[in-house]
Amino acid sequence: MRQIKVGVIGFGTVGMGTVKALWNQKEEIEKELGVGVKVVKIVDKEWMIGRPMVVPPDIKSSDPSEVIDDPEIEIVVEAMGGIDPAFDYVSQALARGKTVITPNKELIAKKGRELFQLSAENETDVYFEGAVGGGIPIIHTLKEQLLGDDILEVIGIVNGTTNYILSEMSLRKTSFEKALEDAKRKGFAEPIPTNDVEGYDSTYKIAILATLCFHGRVDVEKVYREGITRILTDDIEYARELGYTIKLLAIARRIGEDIELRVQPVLLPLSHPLSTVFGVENAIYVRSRTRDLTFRGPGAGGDATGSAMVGDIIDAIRNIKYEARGRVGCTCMRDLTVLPMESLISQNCVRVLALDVPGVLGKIASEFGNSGVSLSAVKQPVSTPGKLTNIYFLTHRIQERNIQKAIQSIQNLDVVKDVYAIRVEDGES
Ligand SMILES: NC(=O)c1ccc[n+]([C@@H]2O[C@H](COP(=O)([O-])OP(=O)(O)OC[C@H]3O[C@@H](n4cnc5c(N)ncnc54)[C@H](O)[C@@H]3O)[C@@H](O)[C@H]2O)c1
Ligand SMILES: N[C@@H](CCO)C(=O)O
Ligand code: NA
Repeated sequence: MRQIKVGVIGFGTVGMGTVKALWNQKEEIEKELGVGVKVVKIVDKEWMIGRPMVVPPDIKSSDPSEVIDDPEIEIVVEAMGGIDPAFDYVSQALARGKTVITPNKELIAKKGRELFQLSAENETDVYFEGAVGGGIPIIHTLKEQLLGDDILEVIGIVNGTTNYILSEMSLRKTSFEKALEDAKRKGFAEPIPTNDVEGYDSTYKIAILATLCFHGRVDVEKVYREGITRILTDDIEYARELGYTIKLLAIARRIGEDIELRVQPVLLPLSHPLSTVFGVENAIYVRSRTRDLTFRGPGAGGDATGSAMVGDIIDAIRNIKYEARGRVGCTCMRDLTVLPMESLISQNCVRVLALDVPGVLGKIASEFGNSGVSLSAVKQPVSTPGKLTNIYFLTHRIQERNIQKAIQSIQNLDVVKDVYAIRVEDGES
């Protein structure tokens, strides 16, 4: 039986999950494909750190060239994360005609163009099912099954760490810091967790989804981004009173030939299907001219992502076996223009931290009015005369540029310490 050799670079949460899933499924895969599959080298730069997995010493290495330059290794798993040196390693592997499997959304979002060009030139493939929605088979679905569909929008909860944090804050009143610590311990968080909580990870994922859904490249720098670090448990409480929950959504919506593209915490109606996605679970909602689809499942973690990576390995083995490498190339044909945020229209929930003194509400309300923003509700959860207190204002639907103008002028009031706005997501722009 022919043996396909696999090399792994990066043996952390996902690297281990992938090798574990491959070893677990090895017999089944070999029986199914009629091809042997063997992990022959695992490279990591920090073997000193203990791992919950035993690896034969002869396949351990700290030298990536033992994978990249080994002509017998046909499939390279890159699971180290980041751009530098992952981009170089992946480029070198592709240049040598190897198939690359990676869960690295930053790499695909920022360097996809170069990598797909390189894989096309070398008639090989780059697979990245683990990069979006962890264990949810969304990439394969969009690239193959939905390729012919006319997709209008894709909305996702695509970061497990932030969804876990918001869920813990909402369901158990856990503090932000404690929930983040839990997410790190469980292996959901990125090597640099700022990438999760400040929304960067979601921008990479929505750039990838938009590229696949709208068949055009998206410049990841153009994705509007807000993280969840300013959300308070009180915000979630007030949102619930109004019939909403707070979720970090990644949204890509086609408007004419252009797209709306943003990552931000939003007030989402409790009746919306994504409002009941809790913890590390992710969900991706796709609306096309012919159908509405929701994909839901574990968005992070070694086991779920490892399984997705093994799905890619199986596809890669088939391509190699039937000499069909290069089969799943890039599906983007043009560059997409991203609309400026100022033109978007929505309701907003604005939290104002102000001194609780006579006339404060009037002063703030006038500034909303002066900026052309009309209000639909006001709430002051605790009243502590003379002290700083949070007051919530719910606006009617209005253009983003008016909201920004109102925020600016409210911020300038001497009784105001801080202003923060959360958009209401109602499915319209
Ligand atoms: N953790 C998840 O649930 C998850 C899910 C989907 C995708 N991802 C992506 O998977 C990738 C890896 O994430 P992770 O959570 O497994 O991270 P991790 O920190 O657990 O593992 C990364 C491993 O790579 C090693 N490494 C880093 N730089 C290296 C280098 N230059 N040479 C050799 N080894 C190196 C580290 O020592 C570490 O063992 C990232 O791109 C991440 O975005 C993670
Ligand atoms: N850190 C990421 C891993 C999965 O891509 C998350 O929390 O969703
Ligand atoms: Na996936």
